[in-house]
Amino acid sequence: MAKVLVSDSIDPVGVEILSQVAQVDVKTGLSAEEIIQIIPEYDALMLRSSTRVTKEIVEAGSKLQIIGRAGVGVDNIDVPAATRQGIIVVNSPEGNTIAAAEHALAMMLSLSRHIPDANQSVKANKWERNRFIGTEVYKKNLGVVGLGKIGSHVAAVARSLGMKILAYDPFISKERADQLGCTLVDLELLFAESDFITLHVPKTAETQHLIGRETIAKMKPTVRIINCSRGGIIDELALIEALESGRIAGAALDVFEQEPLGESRLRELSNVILTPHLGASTTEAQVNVAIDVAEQIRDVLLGLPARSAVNIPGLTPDVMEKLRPYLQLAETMGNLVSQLAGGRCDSLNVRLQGELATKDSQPLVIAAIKGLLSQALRERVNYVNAAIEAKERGIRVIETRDASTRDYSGSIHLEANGSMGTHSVTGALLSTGEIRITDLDEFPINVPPSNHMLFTLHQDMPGIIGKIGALLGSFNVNIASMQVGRKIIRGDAVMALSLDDPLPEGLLSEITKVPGIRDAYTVKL
Ligand SMILES: NC(=O)C1=CN([C@@H]2O[C@H](COP(=O)(O)OP(=O)(O)OC[C@H]3O[C@@H](n4cnc5c(N)ncnc54)[C@H](O)[C@@H]3O)[C@@H](O)[C@H]2O)C=CC1
Ligand SMILES: O=C(O)C(=O)COP(=O)(O)O
Repeated sequence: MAKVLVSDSIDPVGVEILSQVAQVDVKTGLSAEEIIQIIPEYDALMLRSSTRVTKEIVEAGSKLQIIGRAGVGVDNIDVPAATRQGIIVVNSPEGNTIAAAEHALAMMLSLSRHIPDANQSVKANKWERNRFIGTEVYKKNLGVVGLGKIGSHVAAVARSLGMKILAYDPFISKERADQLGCTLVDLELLFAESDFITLHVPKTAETQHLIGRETIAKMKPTVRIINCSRGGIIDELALIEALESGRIAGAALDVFEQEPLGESRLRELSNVILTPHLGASTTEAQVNVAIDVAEQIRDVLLGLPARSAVNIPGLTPDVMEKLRPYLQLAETMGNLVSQLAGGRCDSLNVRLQGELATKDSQPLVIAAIKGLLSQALRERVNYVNAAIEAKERGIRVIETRDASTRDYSGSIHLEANGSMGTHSVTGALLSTGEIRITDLDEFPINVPPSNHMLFTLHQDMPGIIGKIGALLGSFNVNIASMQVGRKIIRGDAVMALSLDDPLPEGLLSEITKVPGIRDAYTVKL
């Protein structure tokens, strides 16, 4: 039975789902060393933001198939290391959107009305009505940095509070911003005009210290900053200085450069509200993310695709349904062309034809690469690491799409250049779903792939087919099917034979000695 390690606390519903297919061990609070010790036993790892999945943990996880983040941000996982090792990383892109957005809004209103301090004051038997004069958010400018799922929901609610929304997100169109009732602006303007600024971007090299000394200098002295996205997007030291000097009015932070927050001057500041990374901590969100991620882990352990993988192309069920039969075709063609071209391929041209000439068909390119590398890497190559393995081996992959078709609604043409020269194959599917090799080195043929195959390039002349048949017969090799393809009479031709038995040692060189045979290849599919 498969084993799953759950290393952060998740809703029990997640454990229930995982238990359908695996032994589940919930062990929270482990150190990196402890995880490295036990991870080799596990097929899957499920976590939230407390576990840091380092390269060392990934590399120790020799059986790991999937790492599931029960939440959005995967910045605590070394995704490139997982990808290199062929481990799928999944998250729950929407399960905690509302929770995080509501937390940011709660932070904004708490800041503007001094709720936490006022609460403390009353509990300390005081009645300080004059100390806690607030500001209204009505008609104020809210700067939303990152207009994705959480940012959009924050914007929608804030608009209903009567706020004007200035949004910055270089990946969002003006049309989308208009739809959301937001004014898309550049960062300079957002910093200069906002009364409140709320951050909803992922942590990347570009967003690291997006708010720092220089950017704070551009803000209004009355600005209040809310960060419920990731620690490190704000330079904490610069923020502390600005708060201490009164350069800005306040800040509300749910996330920190170091978590848990260690010793920090932030704790001493009165114009700051701090929460311990609670954005996703609602009952509803925790149920959502636990179900979402546990189901994906369960599916992957059962050999099914994951719906929210961050390191393989995302596919809607509709697209997946259409592509599924073609994935095997692409992989078989990749495997075939790699054996014809020989080892050390330096380029692979993938042409997706007919109904496959759409942008959704990217997984077929990955499948073709997986097939190409399968001879060299065997089960080490999968859909996750195929592209990166090809890149690291210096294989240039060129994709083209051609919507025109000849005989089949969709076909895949591959051309590879390797140590045995440049070779090409085309494959298509019959209406029954069976694979046909329809083209070999530009010669038309029509053969099903089989375990043992023999291909020849020869001169089209009387008697040559009989000679090959006789030679195979003399070595007791049974021919299952045979096809000849040629472009012109008595010109060059190819022969494709499906064999019931592997070619015995030495037979291939005998075949190449037959007069008229220019080249011969054996292939195992
Ligand atoms: N505090 C908490 O407990 C939680 C925090 N989060 C964090 O909130 C953040 C946002 O999450 P979602 O809205 O779900 O993600 P999302 O992917 O839907 O939205 C992120 C947006 O940021 C934009 N973006 C990327 N780089 C940018 C840049 N350099 N400048 C401006 N915009 C940029 C993207 O175009 C996208 O629209 C993530 O960092 C996530 O980890 C999410 C859930 C809970
Ligand atoms: O989903 C996210 O990105 C979060 O930050 C939530 O973190 P958590 O799962 O509550 O540790």
